[in-house]
Amino acid sequence: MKNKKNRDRIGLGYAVTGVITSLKTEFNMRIHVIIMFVVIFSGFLFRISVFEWLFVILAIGFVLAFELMNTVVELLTDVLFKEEHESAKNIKDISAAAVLVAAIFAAMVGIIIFFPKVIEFMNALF
Ligand SMILES: Nc1ncnc2c1ncn2[C@@H]1O[C@H](COP(=O)(O)OP(=O)(O)OP(=O)(O)O)[C@@H](O)[C@H]1O
Repeated sequence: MKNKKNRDRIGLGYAVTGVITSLKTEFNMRIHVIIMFVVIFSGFLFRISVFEWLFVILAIGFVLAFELMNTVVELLTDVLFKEEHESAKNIKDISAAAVLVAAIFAAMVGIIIFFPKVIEFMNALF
């Protein structure tokens, strides 16, 4: 369903629009982005290594990408199932579970990297 006007825009523009739409409509996406900024700030504050940055970036990327896909699944489910339906429930619940798995992985990465540094910082302080 492309027209002349649409062809003038590059794919990246649509992707950015998708991110903005998801930020506007999804509360969880806004939370993930806030956490992302806090983690990136902490990464600079605690001067984490390049190796640690790789894990942090991977974890952030996984969570944001899964959240975006979860939003797509929710939108499609709402279009496909106008009424209450067992399948709609399962689709949404399993899609949300995928985000949860990514978030748990990210939390574990965060704890493994930052927890010892926070303890060290506290010990130096008191
Ligand atoms: N059509 C449906 N039929 C049966 N259960 C549904 C249906 N739509 C949603 N649900 C259930 O309600 C839960 C919440 O759905 P709801 O649409 O309110 O939020 P969501 O779109 O899944 O998530 P978000 O909070 O990100 O908007 C789903 O996880 C699912 O268990």
